[in-house]
Amino acid sequence: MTEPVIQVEDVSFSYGETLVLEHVTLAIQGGEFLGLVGPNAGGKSTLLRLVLGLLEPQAGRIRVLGRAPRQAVRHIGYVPQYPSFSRDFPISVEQVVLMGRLGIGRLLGRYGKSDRMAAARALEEVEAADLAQRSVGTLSGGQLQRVLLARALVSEPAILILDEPTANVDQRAESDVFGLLAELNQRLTILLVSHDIAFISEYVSRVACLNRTLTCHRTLEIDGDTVRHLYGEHVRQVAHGH
Ligand SMILES: Nc1ncnc2c1ncn2[C@@H]1O[C@H](COP(=O)(O)OP(=O)(O)OP(=O)(O)O)[C@@H](O)[C@H]1O
Repeated sequence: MTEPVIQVEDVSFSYGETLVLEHVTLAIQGGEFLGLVGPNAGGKSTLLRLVLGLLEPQAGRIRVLGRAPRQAVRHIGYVPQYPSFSRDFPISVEQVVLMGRLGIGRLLGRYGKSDRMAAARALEEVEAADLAQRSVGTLSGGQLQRVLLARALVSEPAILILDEPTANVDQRAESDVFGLLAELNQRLTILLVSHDIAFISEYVSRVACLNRTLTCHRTLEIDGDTVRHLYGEHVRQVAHGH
């Protein structure tokens, strides 16, 4: 078997006294679309921050594309849970997308023709080319999500990491974004955090359940017991056709 694209080996992490991840092991192969689910405060965002090299594990090891996470970060496109700029700030969609080129060594405001072409391609890919000159403050939740996806794609990454990408959008926009991700998965490895295990099971190839410790399930194995074990009895059960 080839080396995993993301390899988390026996990783433990605490914020001070609070143990958040305990002996977590996870290998994501090239071309996988992995859903990471779990209850609030289960450690999902923390695991993403470790994979992005923003935090260091106290125990265990993480490799991304065979390297330390910080050395691989330019090959990762990241869509955060909340945009890292104020929606009131008068900035155009094109400028937001161009910010994704900063990760590959560009200076803010010094973008060349190749950067602008990459931004146009990325917007085209998420079917948002017509929004390029709009102010981000005027976008709907679903449109903003596409623009953030374009910002993640503009550096031409090998891996796409998304933290609850559809938390603030309606169901139709959510399905559209997942349709796009399924297409992007033909060339990118995707790691996606979600609360909604039933919804994402329709799209992802494998689900990793994180509640301080981690358990993996093939999508076909997910049933009511899996969900109850992870979230307790008080969850809304959503039927899905597996
Ligand atoms: N910077 C921090 N300092 C101290 N504790 C933190 C910090 N960030 C997160 N935590 C704590 O670590 C635990 C895990 O948080 P994390 O954000 O990783 O969970 P999550 O699974 O992403 O949650 P959610 O689904 O609510 O976004 C929580 O108890 C949280 O309060």
